[in-house]
Amino acid sequence: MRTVRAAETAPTLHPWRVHAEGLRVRAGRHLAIDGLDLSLRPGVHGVLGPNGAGKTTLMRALATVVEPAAGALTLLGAHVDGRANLRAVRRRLGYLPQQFGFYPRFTVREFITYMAWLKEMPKAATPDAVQRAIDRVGLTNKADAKMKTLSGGMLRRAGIAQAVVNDPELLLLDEPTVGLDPEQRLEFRDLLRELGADSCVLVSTHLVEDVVAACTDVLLINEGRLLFQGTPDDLIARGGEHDAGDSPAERGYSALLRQHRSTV
Ligand SMILES: Nc1ncnc2c1ncn2[C@@H]1O[C@H](COP(=O)(O)OP(=O)(O)OP(=O)(O)O)[C@@H](O)[C@H]1O
Repeated sequence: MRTVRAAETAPTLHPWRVHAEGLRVRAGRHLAIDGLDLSLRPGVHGVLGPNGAGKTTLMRALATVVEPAAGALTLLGAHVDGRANLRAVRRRLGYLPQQFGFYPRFTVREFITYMAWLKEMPKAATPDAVQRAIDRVGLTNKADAKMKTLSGGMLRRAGIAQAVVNDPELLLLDEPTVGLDPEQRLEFRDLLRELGADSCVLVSTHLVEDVVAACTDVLLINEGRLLFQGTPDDLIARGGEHDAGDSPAERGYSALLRQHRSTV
C-alpha cells in the first residue's frame, strides 16, 4: 500500500502560496534541487544564490514546467504530482523564464495577447488586460512595434508584461532585471512592490541590492537547498566588516555562503 504523505491530506485552505517539503528536481540528469523545504506567503521573495545553485530549476518546478522527482509540492493549494490536473493552477501563474521564445514578427501587443490566450484568459477582458500590462512595464509607446525591433531591455520588459497580464497569484521572474537600464530597474522595483501586495512573487537575481530594495523576504539557495530565509535586514545583520562585498547586504550574502562552506 502506498504511504500517504502528510501534505496530501492537509487542508488546502492554508496560508501558503508555495509549500515544498523535501523537494527534489532534476535538471537533465543532475539533481539540481536536492531536498528543499520552502513555505511562501504573498510578498516579494528575492532568490539569491551562486551560479549553478538551482535557482532556475526551482523556478521551472514552481512554474510546473518540470515535474518534481521527489518530495511534496503544493502551489496555490494544489498538490503538484504526476496525477494532478494543473490547468487551473497554470491560469493563476505568471512566469518569465531566463530565455523566452516569441514570434519576431508579432507586435508587443500581439505577443502579449497571444500569451493571454495561452493562459485561457476571458476573451472580453483581454484587450484591457494587455494594455495595462504594457503600460505597467513602460512599453506604451512600443505597443505596436514588432518584437524583433526591440532592444534587449525592452524585450525583457515585454517578457515581464506577458508574465503579469493575467494578474497572477504566483509570479515567477527569472533574472528579470538583466538588460534593464538604471531608470527602468528603479521603476521595476516599484512594480515589484505593487505586485507583491497581493501576489506571491519570486524574483531570482544576482543583484543583491535589488533584493534589499524591493523584497520583503530573501531566500538564499545553494547546492539545491535553502540555506537562509529572512528579511533584507536579517541578511544584512549576517555580514561582518571583513566579509566580501560592496554593501552590507552583499557582505551578509558572502558571510552566509562562507559559513556554510566551512561547515561542509
Ligand atoms: N540540462 C542539464 N543537464 C545537466 N545539468 C544541468 C542541466 N541544467 C542545469 N544543470 C545543472 O544544474 C545545476 C543548477 O542549475 P540552475 O540553472 O538551476 O542554476 P542557477 O542557480 O539558476 O544558476 P545561474 O545563476 O548560473 O543561472 C547546475 O549545476 C547546472 O550545471
